[in-house]
Amino acid sequence: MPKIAILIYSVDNTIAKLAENEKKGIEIAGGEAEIFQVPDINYKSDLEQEEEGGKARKTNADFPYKIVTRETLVEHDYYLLGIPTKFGNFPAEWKNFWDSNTGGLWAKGSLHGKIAGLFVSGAISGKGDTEMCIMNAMSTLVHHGIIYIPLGYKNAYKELTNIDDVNGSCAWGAGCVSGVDGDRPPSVSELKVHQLQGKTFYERIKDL
Ligand SMILES: Cc1cc2nc3c(=O)[nH]c(=O)nc-3n(C[C@H](O)[C@H](O)[C@H](O)COP(=O)(O)O)c2cc1C
Repeated sequence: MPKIAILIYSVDNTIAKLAENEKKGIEIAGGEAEIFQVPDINYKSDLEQEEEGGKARKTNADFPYKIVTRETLVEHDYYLLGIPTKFGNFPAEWKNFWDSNTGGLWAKGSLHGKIAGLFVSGAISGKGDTEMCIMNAMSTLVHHGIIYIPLGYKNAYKELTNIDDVNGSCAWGAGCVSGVDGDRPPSVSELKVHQLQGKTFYERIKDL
């Protein structure tokens, strides 16, 4: 059975919730996946500095997932990357992980031909930030020769074309709008699209 690693970074829990639903979708389709988290970078956010005693920033220790290492990347052939958008790009923690762990893998072509899909979250909807985030993240995948599988419209057409409710998903990958304070929980429709992405991804790779 293909080994799928769901690689995430989450502070306010949105991406972690979405990852659990991607995993559920894979399992519904008969597959298996494990969630790993990208290591923290030890810094205080500007919000924490401004609001000492305010909302505590979550760290890796607040989540039950193993930390992703270069061995995780080598041992798995399939990845789903869950990325919280920062200024239309992936956060420093993601960049730090790839930059400090994968130069040697890049030089040897160790990840060439592996396959990945992406899912995202962002505070606001309809500004293109999360799509930009996926496109920017793809530069890293392309340099490693990792093949990208989009969500597309086929299996999530109903949810992606519904304009009665906010849904952060798009053809590039399932998504979620978490609100400017990060406290909007994923909607039923958004969670459904994450499950559909997990299912669609697994069905695409299972016979490769
Ligand atoms: C410094 C910073 C920059 C951000 N930039 C964006 C952005 O460009 N677009 C957006 O929609 N959300 C942006 N956000 C919001 C996060 O993407 C959003 O809160 C995300 O859902 C957090 O995921 P998490 O709950 O898993 O930590 C930003 C948040 C921070 C702290």
